[in-house]
Amino acid sequence: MLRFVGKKAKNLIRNSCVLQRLSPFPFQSSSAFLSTFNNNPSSSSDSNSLMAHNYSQSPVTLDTINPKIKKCQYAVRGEIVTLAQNLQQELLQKPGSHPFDEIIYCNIGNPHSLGQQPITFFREVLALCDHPAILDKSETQGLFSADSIERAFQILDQIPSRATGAYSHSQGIKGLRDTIAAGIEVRDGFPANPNDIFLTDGASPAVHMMMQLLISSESDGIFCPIPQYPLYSASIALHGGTLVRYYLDEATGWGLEVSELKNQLEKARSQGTNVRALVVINPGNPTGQVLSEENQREIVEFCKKEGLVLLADEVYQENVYVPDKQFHSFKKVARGMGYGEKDISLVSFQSVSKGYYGECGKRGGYMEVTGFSPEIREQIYKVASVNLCSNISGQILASLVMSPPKVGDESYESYFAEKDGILTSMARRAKTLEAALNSLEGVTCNRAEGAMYLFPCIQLPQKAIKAAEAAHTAPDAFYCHKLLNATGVVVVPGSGFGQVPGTWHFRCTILPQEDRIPAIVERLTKFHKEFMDEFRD
Ligand SMILES: Cc1ncc(COP(=O)(O)O)c(C=O)c1O
Repeated sequence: MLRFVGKKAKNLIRNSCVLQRLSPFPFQSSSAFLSTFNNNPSSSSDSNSLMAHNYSQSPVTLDTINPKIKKCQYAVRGEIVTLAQNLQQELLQKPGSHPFDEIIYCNIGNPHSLGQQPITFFREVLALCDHPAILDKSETQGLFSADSIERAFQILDQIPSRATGAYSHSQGIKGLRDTIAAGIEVRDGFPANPNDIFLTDGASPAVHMMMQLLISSESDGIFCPIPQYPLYSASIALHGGTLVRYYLDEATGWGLEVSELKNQLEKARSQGTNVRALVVINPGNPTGQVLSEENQREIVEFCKKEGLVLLADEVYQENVYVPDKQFHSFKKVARGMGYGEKDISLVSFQSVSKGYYGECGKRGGYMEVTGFSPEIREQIYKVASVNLCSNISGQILASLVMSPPKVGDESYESYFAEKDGILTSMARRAKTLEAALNSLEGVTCNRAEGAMYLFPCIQLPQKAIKAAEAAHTAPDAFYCHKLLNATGVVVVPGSGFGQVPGTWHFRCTILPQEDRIPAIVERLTKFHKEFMDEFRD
């Protein structure tokens, strides 16, 4: 089981000149780490060094590329996932070569990859829009619901030439933005303007666009929660800004304290950082908390007082699992406080990748941009237009998730059953995994009130921390790699999201299908016991 302390791994550690010591920067990891932990002698480091040799005369080297790219880290798809993919390959080539027969990817919020089924209504409309020739065929009536056929006709009527293969307006098709604005209005009880909506290929490009707008140099800071979803740290690094941390309080269920915001803002300003925006992820990733409305009001007030743009990541708005919490959009909260368009600059990000739909591969989403002057909006539009437009299926899907079937529509009952089945199952999975994690020695796990993850804290024994140091890696990464090698379960070390120094975590999704959960719990429990038996102080 302890393959990574084998002779080859030790030599790799000794010989590698790119190995870093445990970095004080919480998002950094060792670039030689993968090879250290990899079981496959022919993969990774050997072939990498060969490639480095062959390309030594290349006009592009690590020393000549944009340093911002080298600085950027994205742990969710980091080295541990590459290692998992290598193990999967090995299992295919040599069944029985590992103590498990499959890799279970709990590293990323990608529901369909773990067997979640798409919502029928959404897929019917997408299929019909993409192949309108079948709309008038008699067989179509038997295969598709009446409301999906009607919706496809409506959508196609909004698309010039009815062509889903054509570029659209750079903000997205106007009729779809009208539908989304109407959906926001139903959700919030306050009007939304279709001209404020920018349809994007998922929330990620929208976040990049805002970072590009706000960051001119290293002296521009973006306030981010720690732990955070590493899209933010990565995007800030790519655009050359400064990540200004505020810590969520694990002891109060990952609470967001305004006193912490004030302290950190003061500190950043005293160091000459011009803090431009506050990122809030609600429900939280990786932490799973759902903010109370009162807390949201304090945050709005703070942003207004301090002149910060509020970047509200609301992609998990449909993923709330506890009866005592409810999702409220920041726009609804701000408007409820009497703050209008001119009072606060607010961007809300939404995505088709999350919720009960989980259509990550369709790359759809939007940002609702409010409280910016027409000149700034024009600049945002210009940036959007450089990419021409987002993909049309993603645009259609974004309109559908904000305007699903309604009571009385032919699809409503089956749509509701599918949605409810997915969300109630996610809630059960979250509870089962949370209970299992809390039963492990030295592990505490806050409840997942929302989103798709658990983020347990592991009290690692000193002996394990020392062993991690000897392997030149962060202790939580050491734990996660051992877990992967022993069980095939892929989770992400907390150091990829940031954490209070000296604490160790990992992120595990709640997304494997329900019949897989008992096996995961069993593997995890067995592994953890063996790990503690080996390293207990
Ligand atoms: C908090 C958060 N924001 C944004 C995204 C990006 O999602 P996408 O680009 O797929 O819409 C994710 C993906 O996991 C996320 O967790």
